[in-house]
Amino acid sequence: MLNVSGINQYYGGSHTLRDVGLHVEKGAVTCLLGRNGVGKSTLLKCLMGVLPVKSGSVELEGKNITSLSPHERAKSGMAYVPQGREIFPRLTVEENLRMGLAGLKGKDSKTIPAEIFDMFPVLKEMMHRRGGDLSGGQQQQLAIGRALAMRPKLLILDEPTEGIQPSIIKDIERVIQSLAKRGDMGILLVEQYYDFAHTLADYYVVMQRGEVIKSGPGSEMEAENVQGLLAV
Ligand SMILES: Nc1ncnc2c1ncn2[C@@H]1O[C@H](COP(=O)(O)OP(=O)(O)OP(=O)(O)O)[C@@H](O)[C@H]1O
Repeated sequence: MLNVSGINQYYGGSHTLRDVGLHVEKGAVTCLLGRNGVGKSTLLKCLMGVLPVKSGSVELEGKNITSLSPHERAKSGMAYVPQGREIFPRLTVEENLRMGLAGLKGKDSKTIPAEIFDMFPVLKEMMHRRGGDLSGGQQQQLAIGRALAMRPKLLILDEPTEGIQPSIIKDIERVIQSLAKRGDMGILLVEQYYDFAHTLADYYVVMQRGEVIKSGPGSEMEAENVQGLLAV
């Protein structure tokens, strides 16, 4: 459902992404792995249109969206949970979730989907607390909840386990699994934590120095020694 091909991106004179391509299927998790600084977050920003690309194309469900603004991409069904979460600390949990409804129309724009509270019950308990008062793990759940409020076709997550306690990592793992199983959404997950990626990946993609060097089904990650490619 997402087809990315030939992406080249530069920060000034530095060639950060080199002919990067990947696919994300509906009802599946694609995990993008790689050491620090190989260009994973940069690629996600290019996919969302936050950063311009020099060349290459991004297609969502057969439609070329390479020239769309971030806002238009979000409206087309792409939701992005950035690294570091970026929730609104001074707004309440409810207000943060309502931000996810902003681009929707009609009834959908008024109601936070109940399933978000089924997935993350803590958000219901903390509905009227300020986002900034939540723990890091709760903020991550809020950021994912806000992205899901958009009822996306494609969910893009940048290192959702970073700096988060193990019990919440398990909750997030279960949620991602159940979203993939539902079958109506594609999930692109950038992750450094190998075990989490290995558990979730239907497909994996490994980047090194701005290039894709390996990809395949998640079931082959072990045989292909993907973990070894990530070790510093
Ligand atoms: N705004 C920027 N201006 C210039 N260079 C940048 C900028 N952002 C990132 N870079 C550089 O681009 C390269 C890729 O960074 P990027 O953040 O995409 O890597 P990453 O794989 O996501 O790593 P991490 O896991 O640390 O976020 C790095 O060398 C980084 O220093």
